Amino acid sequence: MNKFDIFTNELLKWNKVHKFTNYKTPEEIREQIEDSLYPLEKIKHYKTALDIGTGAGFPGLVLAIAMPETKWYLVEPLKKRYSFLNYMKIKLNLDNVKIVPSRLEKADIDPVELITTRAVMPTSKIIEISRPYLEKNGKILLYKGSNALEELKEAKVNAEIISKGNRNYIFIKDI
Ligand SMILES: C[S@@+](CC[C@H](N)C(=O)[O-])C[C@H]1O[C@@H](n2cnc3c(N)ncnc32)[C@H](O)[C@@H]1O
Repeated sequence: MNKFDIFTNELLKWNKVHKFTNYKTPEEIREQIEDSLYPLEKIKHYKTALDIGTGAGFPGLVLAIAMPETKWYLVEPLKKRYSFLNYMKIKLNLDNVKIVPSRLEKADIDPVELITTRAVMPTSKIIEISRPYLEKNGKILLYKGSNALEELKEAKVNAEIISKGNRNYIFIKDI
């Protein structure tokens, strides 16, 4: 069984008991894994990365599995969720992963080259709280829905956008 299949099985099992995500079938989880991995080619060269609000593993844990050479910080304040992430780190031998059990604003992490996040907060807020944690030429990758353009305008930043259906993958630099 590959690591993504093990992750899927464990998430289904844990969620039956702890109910911390809406994804309840293998198909739904597979869709989230595919969504998480879609921008992989554009980011796989980064050596340090941080995911804000990883929840049940998307996109941070999935990307960390796919990028074993990259040091990943998965920042998640909710106990049920960070306990699951810690369990998966051990179960899958993810030596490149550190689970940070707090809100990003309170986290003690040195600046990284890449920050990712999906479904956590509006773009302008993400940019504001990311600043202290991003290296000078670092990038932010946002997984956004159809409101992406409006949010970018409000945040007044330039970005490269890759669209797939309703999903917009947004790459921001120079924040
Ligand atoms: C709607 S869930 C999304 C989870 C996952 N990223 C996904 O797309 O399935 C939002 C997550 O962000 C976390 N969160 C909210 N505010 C946060 C903050 N300031 N720093 C880090 N995580 C935060 C919550 O605990 C929650 O698990």
